[in-house]
Amino acid sequence: MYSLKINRFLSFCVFRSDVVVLCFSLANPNSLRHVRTMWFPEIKHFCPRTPIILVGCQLDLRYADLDAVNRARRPLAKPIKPTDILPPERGHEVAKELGIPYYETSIVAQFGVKDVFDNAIRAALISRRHLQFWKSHLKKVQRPLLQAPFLPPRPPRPVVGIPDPPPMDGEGPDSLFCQPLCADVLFLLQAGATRVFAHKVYLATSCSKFYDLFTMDLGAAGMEKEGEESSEGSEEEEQSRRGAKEQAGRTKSLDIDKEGEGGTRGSNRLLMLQQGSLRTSQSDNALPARGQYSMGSLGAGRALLGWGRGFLGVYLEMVDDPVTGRPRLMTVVSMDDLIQKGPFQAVLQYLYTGHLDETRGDLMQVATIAELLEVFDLRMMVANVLNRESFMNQEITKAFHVRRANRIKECLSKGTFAGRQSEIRVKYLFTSIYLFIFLDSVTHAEMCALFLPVLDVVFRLDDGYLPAHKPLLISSCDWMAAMFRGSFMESYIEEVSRDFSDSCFIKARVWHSMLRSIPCTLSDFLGLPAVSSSSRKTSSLRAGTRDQADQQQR
Ligand SMILES: Nc1nc2c(ncn2[C@@H]2O[C@H](COP(=O)(O)OP(=O)(O)OP(=O)(O)O)[C@@H](O)[C@H]2O)c(=O)[nH]1
Repeated sequence: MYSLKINRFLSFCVFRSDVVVLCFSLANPNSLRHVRTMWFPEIKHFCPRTPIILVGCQLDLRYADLDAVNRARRPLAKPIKPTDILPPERGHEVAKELGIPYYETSIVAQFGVKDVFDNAIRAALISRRHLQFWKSHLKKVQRPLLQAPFLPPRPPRPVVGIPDPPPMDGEGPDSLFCQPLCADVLFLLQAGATRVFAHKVYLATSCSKFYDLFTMDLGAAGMEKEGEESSEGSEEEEQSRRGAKEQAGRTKSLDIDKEGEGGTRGSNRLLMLQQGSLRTSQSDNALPARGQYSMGSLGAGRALLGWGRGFLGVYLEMVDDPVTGRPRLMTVVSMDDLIQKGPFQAVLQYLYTGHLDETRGDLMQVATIAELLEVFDLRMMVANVLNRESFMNQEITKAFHVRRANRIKECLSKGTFAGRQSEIRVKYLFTSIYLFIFLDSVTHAEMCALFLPVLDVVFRLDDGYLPAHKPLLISSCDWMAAMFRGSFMESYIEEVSRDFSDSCFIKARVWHSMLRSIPCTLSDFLGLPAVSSSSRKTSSLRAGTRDQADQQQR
C-alpha cells in the first residue's frame, strides 16, 4: 500500500519534470540510505531521462553544538547524535555511485542554495540539449559544476582556566624589595661602594620626598647652567656653596656613624657636585669600573645640594638589573656618605610594607634617616619601640596605608597629571584595570593612575594600549612575576615603538587569560571609549618614559 502511494506520488510529481532535486539530511544517515535504495530507483523507473542532482541539507549541523540544537528541538523529537552527522565523503560516494552531481546546503548558514538552483538549471538544459541538439543557444551550456567547499564557522574560543593566585598577605612588596626584580632606581651609598636597588613607584607613593625627587626634571640644561655659574663664580654660586657647607655641617651633626673618611669624602663630593659635575669621586676606587655611574653617557642629572639633607645628586644611567643582569635605564641617586646601608634599607622597607623590624639594633640610625627623608611616622614607630609602647605601631602601620590611599585620592581630585583629555583617559584605564587585578586594593589602582612617570610596561590589547607598572604587577601576582623574572620573552623584550623605548609589549591574549575573562574589546570591558591607534601615541603615554623622551630630545 505504502509503495503504491509513493509510486502514484512519483508518477504525478516527476512526470514531465525537467530536473529532480533529491534531498536528504546530513544529520540523518537513514535519509541517505533511502536515497540509494528507494528514491533514486523509483525516480529512474518513472523518468529514466530526467536529470537528478543529490543535495545534502542541514550542513550547519555538522559544525553546530548538538546539545544546544537538541535542547531547541521539540521535546519528542529524536535527539541528533554526533555519530548521525554525515561527512562530505559519504554524500560524494553515493552521488558517484549513482552518477549524479552532489551539493550541500544550509538554510541557516545561507550556504549552497544558489549552487543547487544554478546547477539544477544546467542539468536540465544539458538534458534538453540531447533532445534539441540543433538549438544553438544550448551549445554553450556548461555541465553542473563542482561546489566550492564550505568555510566552517570559527570555533568558540577555548576557555582557559587559571586558578586563583595564593594569598600574599602583604609579603609581595617585601619580597620584591629583597629581590629587586625590575628595579628602576639605584641608591649609591658610601661613595658608590654600597648599592641599594628599589622601585620608584613604591617609594614615591609612600614618601613625598621621593615623590618630589622622581618627578623632578633632570634636564641637562640645568646641569650646564650650574656648571657655568660655577665657573663664573656668581653670587648664586656663593650662596650655593654656603648652602653646601651648612648642609655638610648639618649632616655631620647627625647621630650617624662618622667613622673613617666618610665626612671628608662626603664634603669633597658635595664640592664636586657644586661645581656641576656628577662624576662623583672618579678617583674613588669604590665607584664601579667602566665609569658606569658617571653621567657622561646620558647627561641627564642634577645636583641635589640644598634640596634635601642626605642627597647628593640624581641622574639617569644604564645599570644592570640586579636580578636578570640585563641593562636597564635607572635613576641613580647618590646619597651622602654618612648614610649607612642597614638603616637606610630598613627605611626603604618601611616605605614598601609599612612595617618596621622592631628587633633591630640600629633603631636610632633608622630614626635619623627617617627624619632625613621626612618619614615621620617611621620615626614615631622607633620612638614607640624605645618607650616600650610598640603596641601602638600596628595603628601606625594601618594609618600608613590609609594615609597613602587618602593622599592619592586627594591628588586624583585635584587632577594631578590630568592635564589633557588623553591623560585623563589613560588615568581611568589604569584605575579600572588595576582595580580588576588588585580586587582588594583601591590604593594600588589609584596610585597607578597618578604615577605616569614611573610606567615601565605597556600592554597591547585588541583595541588600544595600556601602560602599567611592573613592580606592582610583580608583587601582587605570581604570573606577572614569572613573566618578568627572565624565563619569558616578555621580561626582556624592548621597544616596539620609539614612544615606549623602555617598555615591553604583551599580547592581548595573555592579558585576557590573566583576567580570566574574554571581553570583545578593552573598551567594551571597561565601558570606556577605545584608545585609538592615533591616541595611543599621546604625550601622556610618553610621560611614562619621560626620562627617555627628554633624552631623545636632547
Ligand atoms: N539546522 C537546519 N535545519 C533546517 C535546515 N533546513 C530545514 N531545517 C529544519 O528541518 C525541518 C524540516 O524543514 P522543512 O523545510 O519543513 O522540510 P520539508 O522536507 O519541506 O518538510 P515538510 O514540509 O514536512 O515536507 C524544520 O524544522 C527546519 O527548521 C537547515 O539548513 N539547517
